Amino acid sequence: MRHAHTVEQVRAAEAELAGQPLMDRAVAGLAATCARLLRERRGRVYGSRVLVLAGSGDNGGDALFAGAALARRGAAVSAVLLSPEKAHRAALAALRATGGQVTTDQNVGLADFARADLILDGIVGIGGRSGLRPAAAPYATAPRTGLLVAVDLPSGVDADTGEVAGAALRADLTVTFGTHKPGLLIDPGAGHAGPVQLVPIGLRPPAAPVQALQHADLAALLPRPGAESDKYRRGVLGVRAGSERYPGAAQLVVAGALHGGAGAVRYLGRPGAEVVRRHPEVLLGDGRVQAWVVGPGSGEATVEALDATLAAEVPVLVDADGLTELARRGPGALAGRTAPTLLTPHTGEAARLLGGAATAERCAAARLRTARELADRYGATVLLKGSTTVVARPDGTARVNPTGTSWLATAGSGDVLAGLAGALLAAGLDPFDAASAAAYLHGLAGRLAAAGGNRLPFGSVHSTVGDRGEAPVTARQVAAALPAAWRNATAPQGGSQQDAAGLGD
Ligand SMILES: NC(=O)C1=CN([C@@H]2O[C@H](COP(=O)(O)OP(=O)(O)OC[C@H]3O[C@@H](n4cnc5c(N)ncnc54)[C@H](OP(=O)(O)O)[C@@H]3O)[C@@H](O)[C@H]2O)[C@@H](O)CC1
Ligand SMILES: Nc1ncnc2c1ncn2[C@@H]1O[C@H](COP(=O)(O)OP(=O)(O)O)[C@@H](O)[C@H]1O
Ligand SMILES: [K+]
Repeated sequence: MRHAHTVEQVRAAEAELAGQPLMDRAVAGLAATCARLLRERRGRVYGSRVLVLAGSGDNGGDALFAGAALARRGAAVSAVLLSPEKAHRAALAALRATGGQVTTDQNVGLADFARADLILDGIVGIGGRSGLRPAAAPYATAPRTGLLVAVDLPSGVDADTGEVAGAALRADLTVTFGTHKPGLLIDPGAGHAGPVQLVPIGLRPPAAPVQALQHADLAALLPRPGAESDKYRRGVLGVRAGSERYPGAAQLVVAGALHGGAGAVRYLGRPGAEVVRRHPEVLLGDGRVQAWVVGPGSGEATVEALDATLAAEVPVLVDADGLTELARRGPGALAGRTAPTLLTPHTGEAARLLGGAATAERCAAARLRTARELADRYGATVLLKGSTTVVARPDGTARVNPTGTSWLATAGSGDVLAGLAGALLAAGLDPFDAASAAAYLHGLAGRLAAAGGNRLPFGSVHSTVGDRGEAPVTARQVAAALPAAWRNATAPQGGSQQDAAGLGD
């Protein structure tokens, strides 16, 4: 499991330990990574051009100390100070002692920025507030040819949420200290961070409010039939989705559920005959189920379907048309529920559920806040879909999904996710686990489908754009790739597969 902590938690954990040794460990890890990158890019550190962007605090101090370490190995290091009167004195002295050049002229800084082999972004770290200041803003868009390494986090990204007010630096790699920060894992911040490397410095923070599953966590969560299992014990999922107008949604929910491990799927809806023609495994008509999926493409049948499922004393996943109807009814509609409810909105549906001034764009810009607010208001677990999928519980704990590809932004792929998450609910997983496991598996299936027979490329799994070597996928292909994703995640050699998928730490 990856754990991400808030700035407040990091500060408290830091206060329990002495300061300088922490900074020394941080700087050693940062300098080692920069040296490795320079060797990979230029063959050696000696003679490389390195630029340090240094702000007013310890983040700038880390960057300047790392610059000094690289200068001692023969790199030509220069630093531009963004708050000259407040720059970290000891670190600045260390850089000067190695012969490093220091400037306060932003025009010189921008010229160095354009030609450096490696840039260290030490403008601001966890002390940052409300976006980049004017002196730093040009570096967010200035042209460069070298690699940019963010120190602790990309300047301009909110550490606790991933929100970006205005501009932020865009890194090729982020070296973060002690623990992950939520903002490194959630878009738009995650998109600015690139792959994240964690340097342990001995912090002992409390339980993490934000987590990200990894392969081993998924393998532990996914249900496996035992010797005594039968289809009922594995979980029967009831599906009220699809309509005469949208028969495809029913097919895709059912495909997600069947490939996602449901013991059986019971379908209640108009296009029943068509569903059975495509999926002969499906049962039709009333009967016992362990969970419901309601809403995808349910069109004119939505009101009746929502009434029936919300009255049931089993977990219910509400998606798509079901969410639009729920938004009309408001949070009170879930007040009488005796079993858990899982809501799976995209940002447009989230805005509808929140009402007021909420828009899809605002929800996308503040994913963690949106998922938490919805979970709190509706007293339900919420899976907010999109470039970073966030799952939140009413108590505010959250999981962010590290798998996926933007090729998943294709009609019907959300229906497949609903069926898959429903199957995991029916198997007995609690909604938080069912939702986060489903998002992970769905993202992995999307990547496997997009990669075709190719090995998944190494690198960030967090894709706001499809990786090179990936091709478009259809929702049906995503459903069909679920068993391969399941095998990939649970195979004994999961670790190496994980590396191949770029899912490691
Ligand atoms: N925690 C740990 O365990 C360890 C932490 N370590 C490192 O320390 C870093 C945190 O250092 P920090 O506390 O000095 O804060 P930091 O981010 O450098 O900001 C400083 C000042 O910047 C200013 N400022 C504010 N907003 C701004 C903006 N938008 N744009 C520009 N400037 C802005 C504001 O000062 P102001 O100008 O308002 O007076 C603020 O006080 C952390 O990220 C990590 O790198 C490691 O060394 C090892 C262990
Ligand atoms: N930019 C993106 N990057 C990664 N995944 C995405 C992106 N956009 C959408 N997705 C995923 O694709 C799926 C789309 O679901 P949804 O919006 O409900 O579409 P539909 O209703 O057509 O099925 C979700 O799982 C979502 O997380
Ligand atoms: K930074």
